[in-house]
Amino acid sequence: MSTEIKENNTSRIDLQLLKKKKVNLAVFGHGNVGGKLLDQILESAASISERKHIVLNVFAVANSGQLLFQTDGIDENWRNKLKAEKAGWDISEVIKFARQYNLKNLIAIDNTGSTEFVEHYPKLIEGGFNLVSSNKHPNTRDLEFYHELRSLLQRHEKEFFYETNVGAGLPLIDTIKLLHLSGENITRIRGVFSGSLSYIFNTFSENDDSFGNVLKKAMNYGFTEPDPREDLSGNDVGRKLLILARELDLHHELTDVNIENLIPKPLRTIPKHEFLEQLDALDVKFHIKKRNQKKDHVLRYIGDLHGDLSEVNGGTLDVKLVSVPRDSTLGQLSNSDSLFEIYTQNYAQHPITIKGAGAGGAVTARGVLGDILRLSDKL
Ligand SMILES: NC(=O)C1=CN([C@@H]2O[C@H](COP(=O)(O)OP(=O)(O)OC[C@H]3O[C@@H](n4cnc5c(N)ncnc54)[C@H](OP(=O)(O)O)[C@@H]3O)[C@@H](O)[C@H]2O)C=CC1
Ligand SMILES: N[C@@H](CC=O)C(=O)O
Repeated sequence: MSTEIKENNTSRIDLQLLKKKKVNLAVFGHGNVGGKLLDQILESAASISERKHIVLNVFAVANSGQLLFQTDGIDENWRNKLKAEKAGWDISEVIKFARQYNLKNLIAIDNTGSTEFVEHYPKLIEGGFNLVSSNKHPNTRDLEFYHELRSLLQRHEKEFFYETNVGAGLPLIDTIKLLHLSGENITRIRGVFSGSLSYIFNTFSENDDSFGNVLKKAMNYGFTEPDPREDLSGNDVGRKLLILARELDLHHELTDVNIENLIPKPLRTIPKHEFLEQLDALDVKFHIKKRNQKKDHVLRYIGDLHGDLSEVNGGTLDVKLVSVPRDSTLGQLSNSDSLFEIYTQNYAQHPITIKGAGAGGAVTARGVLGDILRLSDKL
């Protein structure tokens, strides 16, 4: 993957390589999303280089304990090489390495679900990095941090892309940004924002499997957050709703979101493994909810941003479980599909609708790769 200028035995320089742009990537987190992203980069590198004249060079990969540097880019054996690295690393090592090897066109990619990792963002920006993130935490901390991050990016002329924060690989944030930028008044955004909860309620509503079993399947498919209670508590949907609200320049905090938490209180703070041993409590609760619905109704967990969205402090943010007719738009959802209805002044009766897989490692990784390439075009 190197763009080094190699001379052949007649001392001719490869001009094709000279024409290409080398983009240097540091990838943080290689779990479900990050691991698939690295696979996709390795698989697509040659065709991206050919089609777009961009050479993606992953010079660093890290998890919470180890860090691997490969000046000329990782190869298929990166997992074993990373495992062999010493325990413990610091973000300043990555910045120093990039400086030492004079690496340009830097992008740090956050595929962690970590609140702590967000603390590194200012240092990375100051160290010359642009940012791409599937992690929703940087955009859902307090408003002061949100605005400071954006002014820091502006001061250092750096970019921050996070399309996968809402709707995984679906082109949602971009669409909202474009509508808002063009002056089209968005009056409401409503839908099923969570791929995992979509799968869970679509499946649970249609068959006799217990709620706990369906939840375990959603985890195995890689739809849930690392701790599925982040989904079941409504926090993940709450974050997505807040991210969209902030895209519309609304000044809300996570505490402003009215969230219906689906987890019984005693299961909310116990260790994850204990929670997973006590899913019977959820089985009973949701069996009763399913049975108590009107005929031909199904359960759906929705997000709804509505009210007066023209004032910075306006709008109501609701996250809740509802029972809807099976033949309605929401009732017809299947698999892990998310659905977003965007109502605007010109799409008042028939909203713009974006629908498709709302969770999963591969679709999310593809969205992250899309962000990397769009950002690369700007470098
Ligand atoms: N799954 C999905 O469908 C979607 C997920 N996302 C987001 O993608 C992100 C990743 O999710 P997913 O891949 O499922 O999570 P995983 O738990 O599978 O992977 C998380 C990775 O991040 C690493 N990590 C955690 N903390 C740190 C840290 N402080 N520094 C460096 N690395 C760290 C972990 O390393 P270690 O194992 O050492 O802890 C692991 O490699 C989350 O923010 C999630 O919300 C967004 C859209 C869709
Ligand atoms: N856990 C999330 C994954 C994507 O953000 C979801 O289920 O939607």
